[in-house]
Amino acid sequence: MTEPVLKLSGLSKAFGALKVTDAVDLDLRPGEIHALIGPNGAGKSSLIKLVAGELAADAGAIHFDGREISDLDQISRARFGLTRTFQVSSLIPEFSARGNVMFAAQARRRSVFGFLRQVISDKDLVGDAMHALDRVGLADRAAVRVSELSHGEKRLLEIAMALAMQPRIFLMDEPMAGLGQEGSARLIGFLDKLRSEAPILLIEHDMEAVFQLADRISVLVSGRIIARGTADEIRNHPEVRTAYLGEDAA
Ligand SMILES: Nc1ncnc2c1ncn2[C@@H]1O[C@H](COP(=O)(O)OP(=O)(O)OP(=O)(O)O)[C@@H](O)[C@H]1O
Repeated sequence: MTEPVLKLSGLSKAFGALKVTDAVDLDLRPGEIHALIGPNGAGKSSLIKLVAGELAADAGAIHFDGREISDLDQISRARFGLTRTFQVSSLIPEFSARGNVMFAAQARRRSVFGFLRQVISDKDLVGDAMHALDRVGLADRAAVRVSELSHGEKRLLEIAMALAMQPRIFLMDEPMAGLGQEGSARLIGFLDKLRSEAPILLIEHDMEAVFQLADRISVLVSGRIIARGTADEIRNHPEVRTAYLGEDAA
């Protein structure tokens, strides 16, 4: 079997008495979309923050490309290509869409080229930014200020910024939220192709999107993985149906 790019082993985190991540084992293989689903407050976002290095784990290990990265900070992890999708809250509203993506492209070039950073030209960054905007269908909105973009466009801009970072894996926290039916359908098509470039760990409440996209689904309830399988396996899993899908399993 192909070696996973990302591997979490016995990962645990508590806020006081609340165990948000309880001995979680999870991996992400090349080319796959692994969805993480679960009810509100199950600990999905916390798990992504642990992987990105925004939160420090209490116990367990994170391996990325076979190397243990548990003790690395967020910036060092980003340098290895492990970064989570930007969030609307981290966009710079006064900058244009292109300006925001240039910012992400610059961060990537700096981390890759290190001491050559002074020779990174605006032309390179504009090229990188326009390419990423074009891929998410925002090229004609490049010069528009973020504050004037619709919510759906801001969500696509987050993805463009992630693309400009050229990560080795994508960590996505509810990318479909607020996109509307047409926007979601377009993003589903895009993510479906994106997985061949870099695998995606996907948190998503839109179950239609999850069942359509995910190669594997892990179900998190109260910080614990209670089930893992393909879309069909999860759809028909009795414990999942009661605990999460809100159905009577009987
Ligand atoms: N910094 C923090 N300090 C204390 N408690 C926190 C902190 N961050 C999250 N929590 C709590 O941890 C639990 C898990 O939160 P988390 O955001 O990871 O869940 P989630 O599954 O992503 O939820 P949602 O689907 O609603 O986004 C929640 O009860 C939340 O209130």
